[in-house]
Amino acid sequence: MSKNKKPIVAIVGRPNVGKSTLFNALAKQRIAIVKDTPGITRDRIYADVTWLDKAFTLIDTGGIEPDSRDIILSQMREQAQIAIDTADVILFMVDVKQGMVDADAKVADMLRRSHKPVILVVNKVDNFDKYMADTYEFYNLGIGDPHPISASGRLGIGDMLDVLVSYFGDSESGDEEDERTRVAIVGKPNVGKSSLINKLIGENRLIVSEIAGTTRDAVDTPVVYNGKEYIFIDTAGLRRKNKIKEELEHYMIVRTVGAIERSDIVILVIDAVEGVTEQDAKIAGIAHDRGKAVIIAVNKWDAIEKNNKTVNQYTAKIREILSYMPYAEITFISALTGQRLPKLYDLIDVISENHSMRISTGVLNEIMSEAVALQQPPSDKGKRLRLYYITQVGVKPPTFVIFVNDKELMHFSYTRYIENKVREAFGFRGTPLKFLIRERREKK
Ligand SMILES: Nc1nc2c(ncn2[C@@H]2O[C@H](COP(=O)(O)OP(=O)(O)OP(=O)(O)O)[C@@H](O)[C@H]2O)c(=O)[nH]1
Ligand SMILES: Nc1nc2c(ncn2[C@@H]2O[C@H](COP(=O)(O)OP(=O)(O)OP(=O)(O)O)[C@@H](O)[C@H]2O)c(=O)[nH]1
Repeated sequence: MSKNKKPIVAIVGRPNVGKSTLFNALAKQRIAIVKDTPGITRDRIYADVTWLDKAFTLIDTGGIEPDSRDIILSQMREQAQIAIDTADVILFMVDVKQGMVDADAKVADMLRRSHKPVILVVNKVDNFDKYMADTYEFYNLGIGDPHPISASGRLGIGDMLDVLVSYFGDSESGDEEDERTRVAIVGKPNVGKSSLINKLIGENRLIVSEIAGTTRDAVDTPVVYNGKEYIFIDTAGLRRKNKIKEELEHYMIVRTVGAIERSDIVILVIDAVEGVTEQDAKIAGIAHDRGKAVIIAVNKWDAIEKNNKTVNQYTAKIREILSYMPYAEITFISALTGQRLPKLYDLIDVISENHSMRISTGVLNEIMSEAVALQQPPSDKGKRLRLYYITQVGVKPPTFVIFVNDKELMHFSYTRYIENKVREAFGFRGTPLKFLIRERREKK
């Protein structure tokens, strides 16, 4: 697992074993609520979870309607493959009431061969005294100890999570900080992701065997360009035969979440011929949620008729539809002709710097005082908002804490105003900024 990246945990299991129930129980402990992303239908496909100070991203790999046995098995295999490709740890869920079935054994084989850490979760153990003995048959799956839980009764979940987080490894452990910029290339099928990545990689591909041999990393390509190292994370090739639209969409999102999670910068590829679609907006919403820096690459620019207004028209349309990410850089490219691709590397560098830029507390407070002097903070029922102090507490994305007298008075619009002032002063092109508001008693 690469350093500083949040681990990904996937739940796999037959229909009806209780995956969604567990997912919902864990997602309740959501802490990091990032700004809401309006206009996005929220699939409950992924969620932030924290347990004992350890944060991870939970992915539900599928809720597919069962038709016949064969279909269930083949779908489970696909689910499991997605989990193997994207997750750091897999929760394999079975149902004690149903007992061990054939499909469980087959999927267990597949998971075992992947050499990924797998935790065998036996659900619906609603009464530990009564049903514990029934969990032992799952030893036959050959993937280790069964961990009994009741997802709906909230039993055993804490113990299971203790085991889960023990697989994450110590993020403080001595491996070297990875300085390479990690760039995820995402977008819906057929927009030109493979074409783009092939062109970007070109002769710059770095032949190394140093990248760990997990399946997941097979799609991570290290590249040297102008003496700098980058890692491109690929999500192309998701078109599948005989897939219904919803399934495809689900897989696309799961894989996209996985790639985005492991990246610093996201290049969202949009098809100029089609314009911005709902699917594009969904993917953009994921990048925004995860606090990643974003470049919107409008591809196939060679294929449309243009005049001197076209760029502005496209830009306006993108800004309108993706209004929650005004910080995103927009560039018009052609993976076919190579138009503006060298510039894309420059853009990645600039944005990567902004994404991890730190501003000193003194300078930030100067900017904030000026902003407050220019536009009086709001008041309510005779009480006026006071802003005491601002400081940067993190990077990737840059994260600031503003201390105020009363949180209720700090309206979204005033936070936005301060954000704009910070951006006027320092740019921060391409990266979202996060503002946390804390209350503090006036000190005198
Ligand atoms: N008795 C019992 N029932 C449970 C438990 N957890 C979930 N269930 C029930 O099992 C059924 C299936 O739960 P879901 O969470 O929808 O299962 P799923 O695995 O997400 O199902 P798919 O969406 O079909 O893949 C529901 O009726 C739940 O109420 C449990 O711990 N004990
Ligand atoms: N005119 C034009 N066609 C392009 C460009 N980039 C890609 N294409 C074409 O668009 C089609 C899809 O390109 P791919 O690179 O396979 O797209 P993808 O996003 O990787 O597709 P998936 O594998 O389905 O995710 C191919 O026929 C490409 O030749 C471009 O810049 N201009």
